[in-house]
Amino acid sequence: MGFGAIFSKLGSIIGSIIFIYTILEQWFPSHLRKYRDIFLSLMYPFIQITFHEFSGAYLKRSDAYTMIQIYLSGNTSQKAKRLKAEVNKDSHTPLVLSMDDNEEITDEFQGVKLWWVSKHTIMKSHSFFYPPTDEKRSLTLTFHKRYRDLVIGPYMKHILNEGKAIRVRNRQLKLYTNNPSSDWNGYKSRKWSHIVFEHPATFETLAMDPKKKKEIVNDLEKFKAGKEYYAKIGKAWKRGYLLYGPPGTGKSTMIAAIANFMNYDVYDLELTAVKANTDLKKLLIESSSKSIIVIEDIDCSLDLTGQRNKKKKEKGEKDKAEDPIKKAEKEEEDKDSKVTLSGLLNFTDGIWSACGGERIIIFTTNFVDKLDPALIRRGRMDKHIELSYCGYEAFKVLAKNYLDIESHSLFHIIEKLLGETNMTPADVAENLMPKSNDEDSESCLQVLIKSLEEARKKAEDEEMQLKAEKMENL
Ligand SMILES: Nc1ncnc2c1ncn2[C@@H]1O[C@H](COP(=O)(O)OP(=O)(O)OP(=O)(O)O)[C@@H](O)[C@H]1O
Ligand SMILES: [Mg+2]
Repeated sequence: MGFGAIFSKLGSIIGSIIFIYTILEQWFPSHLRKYRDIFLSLMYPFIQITFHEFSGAYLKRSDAYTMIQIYLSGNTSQKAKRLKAEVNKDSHTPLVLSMDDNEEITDEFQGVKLWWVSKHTIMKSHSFFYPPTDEKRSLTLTFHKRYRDLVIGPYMKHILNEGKAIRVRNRQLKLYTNNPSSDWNGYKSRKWSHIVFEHPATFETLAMDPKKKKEIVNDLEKFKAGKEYYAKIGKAWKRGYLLYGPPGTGKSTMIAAIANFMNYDVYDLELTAVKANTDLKKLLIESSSKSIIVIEDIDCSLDLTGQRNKKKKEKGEKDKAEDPIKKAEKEEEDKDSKVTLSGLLNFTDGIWSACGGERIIIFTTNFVDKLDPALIRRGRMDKHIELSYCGYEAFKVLAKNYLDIESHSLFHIIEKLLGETNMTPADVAENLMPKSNDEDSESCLQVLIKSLEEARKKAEDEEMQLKAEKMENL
């Protein structure tokens, strides 16, 4: 039996003595009471602090417990004799070792010895709503009362800082998606599901004008280091980005690059799976800080464009009112989607949006003009970033990524052609990609030139046809 366990046994024996003593106390003369205290503190000069795994009204996993567990996992492999091994997909180190249940280790801080014991109890529950058995885990720290201030102050701070640092070191980004609101009922049901986020995009590989890229990187860096600044100006620590531009210009790629650059998790919010505005709030609360909340193709996700679609709907509703089957369909439709523009505005900007902090909200769209101005006004979407057709600077980044070349005699032809026609970075990239081992960089550049010439010709033909049609109409 280890020291910590002996102390905790001793603690419970002393506890029993106190209990009996308290009962008998009334028959003791009062002048003897102070001897009792001296006697007890001589018998058991140790303090114990217990950290439970779950705490709070909503049985939320305790942050302190998590941090201590991570800290101890870092120390245990050298110190503990009985270890527990888990395969952790979310960590860089696939095998995570931690102290086994009811195991004990000794830690040392500034020359002071401390004992940690991990406890695991299984309780039987009589509640109808909870599972019949309930597991409880806790970590108990034992130390001499002489070191009370050192342990409660510097030692605890040291553990929390170390725990955080180990977590950042081992962290793998996660990509979350929301489960349909209709699946949220039931014990242990989750609002978000996740996988490990492994997109390789970075700002180095992102093809866009270097000046614009630098501006975005600076903005993100400023945001990351802005905790005090945001507190000072009295603003929630969050930032909104609107990414807009034609398909294939790198909006989704930029989100991945931002996630990798900031080391933030990504919450890909599928609005069509959210039933009501209140569910949006619940999703927000269940997302962590240091994260990016993404709503892709916001113009398609919801009827946010107001009047035009409403009128169309009203006409349909009249038809449906007469037909009982259609009436039921309409009721189902109404039930399915109750997220409104104001709900979304509240989500991005309301009082709840500040919970957690250090959060980026990104909307993407192909049609920026279709969006309600209220949704994208500054303050909600602080930075509007246009991703457009491939320019020469963006092409050079792609040539470096795909062909590993920084200059070539064909570059000036490509520069001229890119100025004369619109081609998305996705198309340029596809042309540059070697399709067999025989293709070298020159042949890939030739393929791109041919494709650009064809695109230019097509655009010219279309323009001619348009002109001809106009002339005919005159
Ligand atoms: N600016 C870019 N830099 C690097 N690669 C790009 C860029 N734009 C597009 N690509 C390439 O093209 C593919 C499609 O790009 P992406 O999915 O980011 O486009 P998108 O703007 O999100 O399109 P959509 O509007 O259809 O969602 C990516 O896999 C990427 O390889
Ligand atoms: Mg996209």
